[in-house]
Amino acid sequence: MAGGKIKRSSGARLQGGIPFEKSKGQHILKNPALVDSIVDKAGLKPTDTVLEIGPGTGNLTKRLLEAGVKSVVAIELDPRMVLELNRRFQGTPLSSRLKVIQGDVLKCDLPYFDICVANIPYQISSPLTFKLLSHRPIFRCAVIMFQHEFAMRLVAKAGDSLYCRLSVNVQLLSRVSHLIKVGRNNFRPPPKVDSSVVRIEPRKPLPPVSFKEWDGLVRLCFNRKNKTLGSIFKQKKVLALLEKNYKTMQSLQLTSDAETGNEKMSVDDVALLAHMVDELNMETGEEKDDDEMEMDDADMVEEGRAFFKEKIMGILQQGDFAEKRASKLSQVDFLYLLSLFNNAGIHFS
Ligand SMILES: C[S@@+](CC[C@H](N)C(=O)[O-])C[C@H]1O[C@@H](n2cnc3c(N)ncnc32)[C@H](O)[C@@H]1O
Repeated sequence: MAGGKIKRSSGARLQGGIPFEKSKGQHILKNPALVDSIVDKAGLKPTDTVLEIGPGTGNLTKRLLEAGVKSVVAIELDPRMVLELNRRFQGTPLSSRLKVIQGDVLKCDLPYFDICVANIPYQISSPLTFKLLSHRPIFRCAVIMFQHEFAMRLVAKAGDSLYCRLSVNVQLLSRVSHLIKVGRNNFRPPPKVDSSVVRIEPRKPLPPVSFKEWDGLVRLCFNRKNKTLGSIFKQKKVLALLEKNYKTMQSLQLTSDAETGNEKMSVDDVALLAHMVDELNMETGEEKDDDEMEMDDADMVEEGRAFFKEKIMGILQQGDFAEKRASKLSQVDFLYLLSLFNNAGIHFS
């Protein structure tokens, strides 16, 4: 879970008197009943290799091992926590099934795992989520504690106020469900925000869509999520970008995968997710408001441009999208819209 805004508390110290570090999001789970219910909800199997991110002093780690899983691989950034963990488990029967890796989970290669169970530092929520979703082989599920608002963005559906690009992208790749709302007093030291435990189950197989294309479309639509698509796609900047992509495709005489029915999400495509996370990380759902004016026909000096604009508007009307807004479009709507564009040779990447 995240730490961002708490101050060091004089009561929040490791065994050796070392203070917890807010920059590392160190908030230890202190309620054993909550730890038990997180482990219960994970639905662990005896054959499972569990990935734990940020084990801290090992309160969750211990329960995971006691649940009888095959092994727990725990990745912890702070060497002081690694020492604390080793001290706690050394010489116990649990230690043979525990492997601790010291390092930054965002920078290291993830080991094989069946399931991820973690109470993470909030500041890595977005990059970690996409790192997990781009990991191969695909794992069974992840049960993760996030900051409550981030969790609500993950599970938000079309029409919800927190529905945003993060919701759409994560839900394209996985099924996300809210499991438990967790009050701040379950942690030592307590953070300033509430938390939520969420289950993320990667979709198998992944939807047959190019993620680059998908994100290109979704990004455009959510830039101004409460504007109609008709108005978004009339913007000069947007039309110019799409026309450029269109011409490039035409001049290269490329046949789009969509047209041949071969459009699908590749491993490379999904790996791109890991690189787009910063933009999503602090997404607030607020609309950008530049002064871009809509392109009206008078501005269309070239006949070709007017034709292109009509082509785009025709596609929107074909799917009855012109008057709709991104904030109200479901996954299926976005997939349909993307297929309409791609089939007409319009690309977003
Ligand atoms: C919220 S605490 C959770 C501790 C423990 N899992 C618990 O629930 O009591 C987050 C832990 O993640 C560690 N951490 C922070 N950033 C990390 C990173 N980038 N990679 C791995 N661990 C990290 C912190 O040092 C801390 O131990």
